[in-house]
Amino acid sequence: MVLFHPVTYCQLLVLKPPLRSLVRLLRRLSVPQVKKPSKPKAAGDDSSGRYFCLQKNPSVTTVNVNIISGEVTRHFVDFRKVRVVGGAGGNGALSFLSLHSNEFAGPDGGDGGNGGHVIFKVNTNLKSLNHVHPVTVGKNGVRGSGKNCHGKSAQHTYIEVPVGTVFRDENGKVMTGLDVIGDYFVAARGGAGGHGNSFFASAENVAPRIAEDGALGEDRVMFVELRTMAHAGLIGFPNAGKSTFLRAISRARPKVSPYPFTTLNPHVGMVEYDDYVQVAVADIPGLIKDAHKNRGLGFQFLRHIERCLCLLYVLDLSVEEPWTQLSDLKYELEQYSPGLSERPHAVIGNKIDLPVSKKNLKLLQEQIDLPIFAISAKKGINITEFLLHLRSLYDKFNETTDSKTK
Ligand SMILES: Nc1nc2c(ncn2[C@@H]2O[C@H](COP(=O)(O)OP(=O)(O)OP(=O)(O)O)[C@@H](O)[C@H]2O)c(=O)[nH]1
Ligand SMILES: [Mg+2]
Repeated sequence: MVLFHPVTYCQLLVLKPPLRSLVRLLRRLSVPQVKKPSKPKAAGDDSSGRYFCLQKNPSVTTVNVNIISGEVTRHFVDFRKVRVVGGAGGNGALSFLSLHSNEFAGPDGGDGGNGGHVIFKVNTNLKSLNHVHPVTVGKNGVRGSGKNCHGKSAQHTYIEVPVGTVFRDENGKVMTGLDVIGDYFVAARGGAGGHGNSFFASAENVAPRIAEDGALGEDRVMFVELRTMAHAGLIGFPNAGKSTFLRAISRARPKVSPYPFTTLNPHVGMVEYDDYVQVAVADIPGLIKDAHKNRGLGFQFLRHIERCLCLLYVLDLSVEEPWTQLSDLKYELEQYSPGLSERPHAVIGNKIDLPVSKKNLKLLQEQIDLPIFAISAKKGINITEFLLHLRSLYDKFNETTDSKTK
């Protein structure tokens, strides 16, 4: 005896509206609810309504959206995974000439043209890898045709990149770097064009029925990386006053604000001395504890520090125990690349104009052995003294590199 007739889901659908709501209820109970993807976390916003959408994947452009004006600013990309494919060669033609007076005039299939290479080339006007597409395919060669017409070879495809671009293979091994104007790198070669059947004609085989297909181009995946090159890099916690300092010593104009992570990209300023020597100083986005584990703005900027010849640690003297900043910064650099923190360096104690800073400076001098340049980037105190020291660091570096090359 059947006590219970289970009502199937399909049957319920055709039932009256009140029952449909019962079905919805049943479905809600049985089917796990799929959460809508949450919005990307905002790393901060300011009074102007700016909203930062910081993306951890360094290959994606960081985008700032101003909610009030609706402006979208694309910032520079310094790392890309790209696939480059050379163009395929054109196929050779299989053709036989037939003339009015000579029906079997012989093979006349032309060769195919070569495929184009994909070439990276330096352009000094560029500063980022924004425009580099994830996949670039070279142009194909034109196929050969009858009457011994050879196909046209394809033109090469050029991708322009800034000076200081480094290429790594899939295993992270450096393949090459483009550091000088005029440098180029053939990343993927185009395939050779195939021979037409006239190429194979010989005394033994006067009517060859073979023609080659064009070869495929090289297909490679590689990492393109931009490393800011500067003589000195400003390294410090957010809000230490790095950007204010760069503004004070050069014509660079990085944004200054009283909130952390104002600087999202490195800025390079040139310090000019009376004898026309120029020293490049890079303002590198603020580091925080565990930056090497991709915290804060992540370790992508530690890469830029690697390409700075000397390091300028900028400490905020207005916060308690400023020496912990120095040890934390050195620790982060060491974790990223052992020995990096020991590059020629100087310690700058900023915000000396604030009353609490003088007390902290004394404590800092007791804690660390290194000479400390107590400055105020905002008020312009002791800047000249520091610039003289920077020049001596630069000269020392030049002397050692000169003696090594001799
Ligand atoms: N009193 C005083 N304030 C300063 C000095 N230098 C910088 N500031 C202030 O400190 C705040 C942060 O300055 P920034 O130059 O943006 O700091 P930053 O190190 O570049 O910060 P991030 O870009 O976030 O890493 C701003 O409000 C500056 O006006 C200084 O010498 N004295
Ligand atoms: Mg800054």
